[in-house]
Amino acid sequence: MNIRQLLETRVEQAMETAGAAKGSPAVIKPSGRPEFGDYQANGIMGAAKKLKMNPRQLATSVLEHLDLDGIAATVEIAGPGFINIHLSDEWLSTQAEHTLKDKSLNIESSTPSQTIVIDYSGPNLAKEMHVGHLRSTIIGDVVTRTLKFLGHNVIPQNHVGDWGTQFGMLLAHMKSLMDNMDSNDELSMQLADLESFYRDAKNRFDNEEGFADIARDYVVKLQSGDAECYALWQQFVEVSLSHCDAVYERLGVLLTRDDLMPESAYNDDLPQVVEDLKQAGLITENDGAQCVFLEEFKGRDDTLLPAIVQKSDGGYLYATSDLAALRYRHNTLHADRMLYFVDARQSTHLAQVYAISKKAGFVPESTSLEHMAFGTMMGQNGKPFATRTGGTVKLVDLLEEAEQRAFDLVSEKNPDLGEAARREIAKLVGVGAVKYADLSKNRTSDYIFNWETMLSFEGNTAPYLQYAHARIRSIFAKAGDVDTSADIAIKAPSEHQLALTLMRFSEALEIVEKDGTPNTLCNYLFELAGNFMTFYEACPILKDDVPVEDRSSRLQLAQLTANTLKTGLGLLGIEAPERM
Ligand SMILES: NC(=[NH2+])NCCC[C@H](N)C(=O)O
Repeated sequence: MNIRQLLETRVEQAMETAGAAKGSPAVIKPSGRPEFGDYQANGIMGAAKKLKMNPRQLATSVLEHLDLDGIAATVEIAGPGFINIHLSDEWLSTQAEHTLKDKSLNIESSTPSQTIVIDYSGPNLAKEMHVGHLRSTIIGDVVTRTLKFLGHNVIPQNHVGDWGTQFGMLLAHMKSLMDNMDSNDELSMQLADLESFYRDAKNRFDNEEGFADIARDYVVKLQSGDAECYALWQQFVEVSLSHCDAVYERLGVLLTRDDLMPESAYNDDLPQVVEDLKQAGLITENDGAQCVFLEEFKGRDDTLLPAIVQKSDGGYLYATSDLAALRYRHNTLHADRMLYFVDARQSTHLAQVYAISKKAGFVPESTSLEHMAFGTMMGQNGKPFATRTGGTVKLVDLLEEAEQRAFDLVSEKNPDLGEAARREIAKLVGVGAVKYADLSKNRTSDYIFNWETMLSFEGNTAPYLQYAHARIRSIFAKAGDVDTSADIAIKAPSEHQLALTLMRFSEALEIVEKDGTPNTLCNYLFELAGNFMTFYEACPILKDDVPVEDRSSRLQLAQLTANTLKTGLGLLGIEAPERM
């Protein structure tokens, strides 16, 4: 049980004994200011209202029954009926000691352990991976790592777009190039830059006489399983996937080929999906297309918004594969929760497929379907992030630049380190900075990409946290022999605050688990690093005049801080170098 949960249990017991309705929530929150204690219970007012009782009177009665012996130093009533709880130094010391010794960081596995499908990354293979997929990939990665860490059975699903009409155009272009080539190398060269390959194909599609017909013919052939066409498609997809692999590797995310569950995988199931929707009475034909109209989806003019599942030419759509995927994730993967890390602009699409899948009984009511939406990454000009000419920024180039900038920075800070070591550190700092800049923002809002702030050693950035960690490690490098079984004895307010924050790691993870918000973890780590800096200033460790017990105790707190920072950064998919 973390501290919040422990206080919640105790306060709720007391509330019940004091006469509050069973199940009245204690609403335990960390206090905003130290003078209000470490935590406050805000639930008394609500419970009193239900009882038609004076809240301060109820609070007084709750205090009489509240058993926090040995846990809290003082507990008091404040304002209209808040209860402020000041934890005792001794108790915090013991908690911190346990946490260090059992290496748990005070984290317990969540109960019950759930099966959680996480749909993230999902690039379209027809094109180069772009920044929108960066967001999905890294945010999804953090939530995957965190849920695994908390003991859930996590099943990543990389729903890549490898199917659809664009492939007709690409394959037609590819085939005609191959027919005019002497070797396969030339083709590989063309495919090395998927962005321009796509542009060339599109150009021919729009302008070249007869090309569009060939392209359409390829779509039909592909969908009917024509062997030659299929082989061509496979070759294209393989090249595109290897580009993704390179990006994943560079980003240091967990995704592998095993997590691929592309749109094409659902192809054979699509006719059945439409058939089952018909059986469920959900299909309406509209202009020859098979559509589902649901009451809750209305357009601007109040007309119902269709979800099209089959076009008039018989082709299936994005929504159809998503419905098939939902069913698969329930029937075969047995998901309790399905989390979709997908651009906010697809929220209507997802809301529609969620609603349809429940109405059609593809997924039971009890399965939680959650769109973890994210906003757009913007350039300095306030428009969606792009190259100067308005093109897509290749992720590989972006990461390359990050590394170079980090290298300059590390060299400036640490000129004595050998070049190889600086390169190594720059890699971790560069990619860490790009990831952290994104992860630390509230995922639902748009944000502006800015090299200077993300690579700064001050403020809520990856380099700051990595540096804080390296700095603690350097204390240990200088400290010599350390008594790893020493007692922790909290005395100073800054020690109290640091220990308290250390014990609150699991509270931050609890929120990531529920809401899929990596920024909660970022903010927590930032606060922790800040608390450490304050502590280190007020409570020196290595100075000569520090008594031995104080030195040992403080080293233990430093150790716990380093462990927590490293683990936290690890959950963010960011490495913490030993020195910087
Ligand atoms: N199940 C899903 N629809 N996942 C999201 C896939 C993202 C899609 N390929 C895109 O680039 O927009």
